[in-house]
Amino acid sequence: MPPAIIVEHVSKEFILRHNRALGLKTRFLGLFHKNKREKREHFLALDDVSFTVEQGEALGLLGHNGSGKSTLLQIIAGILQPSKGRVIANGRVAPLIQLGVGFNPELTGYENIFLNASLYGFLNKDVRKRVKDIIEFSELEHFIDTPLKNYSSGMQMRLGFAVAVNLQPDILLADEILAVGDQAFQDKCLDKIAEMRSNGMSLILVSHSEDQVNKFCNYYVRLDHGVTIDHGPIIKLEVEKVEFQQ
Ligand SMILES: Nc1ncnc2c1ncn2[C@@H]1O[C@H](COP(=O)(O)OP(=O)(O)OP(=O)(O)O)[C@@H](O)[C@H]1O
Repeated sequence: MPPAIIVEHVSKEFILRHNRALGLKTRFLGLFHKNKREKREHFLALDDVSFTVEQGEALGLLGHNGSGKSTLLQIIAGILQPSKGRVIANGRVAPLIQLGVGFNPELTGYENIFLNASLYGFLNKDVRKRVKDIIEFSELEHFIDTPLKNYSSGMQMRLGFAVAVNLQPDILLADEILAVGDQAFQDKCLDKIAEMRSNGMSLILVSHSEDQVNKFCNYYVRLDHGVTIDHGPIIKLEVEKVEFQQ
């Protein structure tokens, strides 16, 4: 079986624009000399990152703020293009990346289910078969005909998660997914991810919680300033039950 995801020598360069605060006089002159104070800097957010996720495996992406985790996940999801290198995905990828990505705020929750699923490559007839399960999982029955712009961030997260997991993806990309939402829904999501993992789904999980990565993942990659500084298997320690004698 081919690997689920191959990340080959991926680099990503952004152009940072620095705009200095302008004084009144300069601001006035600036009307005639636009962008005179803008400085551009090339910034390497990812530098030659490579790894493979085998079918049914789960990889945890770790690293400090700004180390490049979300950028890498967006490249794997096809939302961003790498500046160098390439990503190969074998199977249907469901990205749970940022709130609102893949949704239209003007459309209702119901309409957004179809929009979002079409981005994952599902046909409307396939989605119709699953739409009841999606709505039920999201627990948003009463709001499903309301425009998404009136949803709270937690409600949007529920809908995004419900679509992604009920379409049975081969590979789930999850970026700090559980940062929003109440405890009961978070637990339901974690149970669902565990169930999907036991059914062979591959996973790339970005998390600041080492516990979460230890629980769900077999391997980890740690990034620092866009470079892989550490990687390896996650050894699950079986904690023996200790009986205390009174
Ligand atoms: N569109 C962009 N334009 C310019 N710089 C960007 C862009 N997106 C990300 N960056 C920069 O790339 C670096 C990596 O950002 P990224 O969001 O991937 O980090 P992260 O590891 O996911 O951080 P966090 O843990 O805070 O979510 C940061 O320095 C960020 O400022």
